[in-house]
Amino acid sequence: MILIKDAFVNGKRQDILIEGNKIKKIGEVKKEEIENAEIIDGKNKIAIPGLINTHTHIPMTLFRGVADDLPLMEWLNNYIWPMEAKLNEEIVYWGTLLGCIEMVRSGTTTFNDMYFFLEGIAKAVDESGMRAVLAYGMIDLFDEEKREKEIKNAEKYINYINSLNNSRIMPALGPHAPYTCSKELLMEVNSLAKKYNVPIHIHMNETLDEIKMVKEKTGMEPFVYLNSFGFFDGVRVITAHCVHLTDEEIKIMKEKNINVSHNPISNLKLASGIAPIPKLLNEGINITLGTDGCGSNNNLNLFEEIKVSAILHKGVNLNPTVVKAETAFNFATKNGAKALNIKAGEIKEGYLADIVLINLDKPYLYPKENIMSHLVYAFNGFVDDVIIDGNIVMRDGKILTVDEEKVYEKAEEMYEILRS
Ligand SMILES: C[C@H]1O[C@@H](n2cnc3c(N)ncnc32)[C@H](O)[C@@H]1O
Ligand SMILES: [Zn+2]
Repeated sequence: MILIKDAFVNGKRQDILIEGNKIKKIGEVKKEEIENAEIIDGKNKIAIPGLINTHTHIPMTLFRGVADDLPLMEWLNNYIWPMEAKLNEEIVYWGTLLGCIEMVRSGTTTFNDMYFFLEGIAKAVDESGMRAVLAYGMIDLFDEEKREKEIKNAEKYINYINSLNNSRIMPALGPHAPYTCSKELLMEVNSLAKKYNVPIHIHMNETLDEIKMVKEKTGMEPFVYLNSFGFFDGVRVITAHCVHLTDEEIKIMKEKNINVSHNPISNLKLASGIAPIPKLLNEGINITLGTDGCGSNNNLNLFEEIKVSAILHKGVNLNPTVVKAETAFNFATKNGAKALNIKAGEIKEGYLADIVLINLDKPYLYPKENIMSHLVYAFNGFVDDVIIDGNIVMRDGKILTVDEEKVYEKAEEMYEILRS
């Protein structure tokens, strides 16, 4: 049991009582209601829901700074994919631990990942105490033999993750993108998603190049093409990027209840473009936030995505009223929880106890009045305490679940292997 006393939460000072992995009570908690509880003095702290990063390739922390200032296809083909050929479970394990440290320190408690060697990722997630949805990144490059292998791997990983019986670690299907996956693979993914009742996580409409490729091959834009064979039917889908969309595609996204993972910083850094977020918001489409991998961001600080998503669209639309502070904050909390179908993203009784505490004694959080505004437009993302699934993962800036020094040392070692 954990009692957070007198924190600033949901607009006022109140207690938060945590029992097991859930929020038991918000309000005034009496002495008789608690038994051998760990008490956290929340007097000078803000309590917010843990942030939810809906698009990452978490082991790519080890690719940070490796290939900057390049367009996506050159970046992928000439740098990233050749380096990824050297990956193994151990490298992925340490890269994931580095990512978990970075996410916990910047207030992220859940992430939605698409990568490889998921045993290594899952082991690191379990040890770190984080919550994650993990998908094996499927790429068949339209080759039948590769397709069979990818489908076998995807099913293997769904069963592997389910066998862990860890409520913090959930499986998903991750067909990389319409320009790297055949129609047969995508159709198989839709049926596997229904068979295993797992979500689909896919890159969509990130660059004009890929849309041109898909259009040349199929005569249709990506969302129209996938919809033509029922890819979105009867499944929950999280589509990363969604930068270049026609009205017809937006109509499909609305009809099929697509969840968008908006990755503004990655889209800017790779010069992919700027997603039409205000337009998607007007259609009632669920917008969430992702960082993408550290090779194209280059960090995992979701507070930066919150701020950029709130100001970028004001600038490009010459309209300061679009994407208000609370809207942007909901991208990274409530909306992310909805997309991943987890009872989190808000501090409410009965919800998962994924809570972040931020000490107010920081110059950029004064005057202490306009907290929501500060969290979106002023805060730099360094949080103080993190509770995930009712466990204290970081306390007063000290991570309790991982040996940080060891991770930094191993990260350097793994990086040398990747670069050799
Ligand atoms: C899961 C696969 O996705 C690749 N990957 C990483 N970042 C991006 C991006 N912005 N767009 C497309 N693919 C990406 C990884 O490098 C891996 O090969
Ligand atoms: Zn990505």
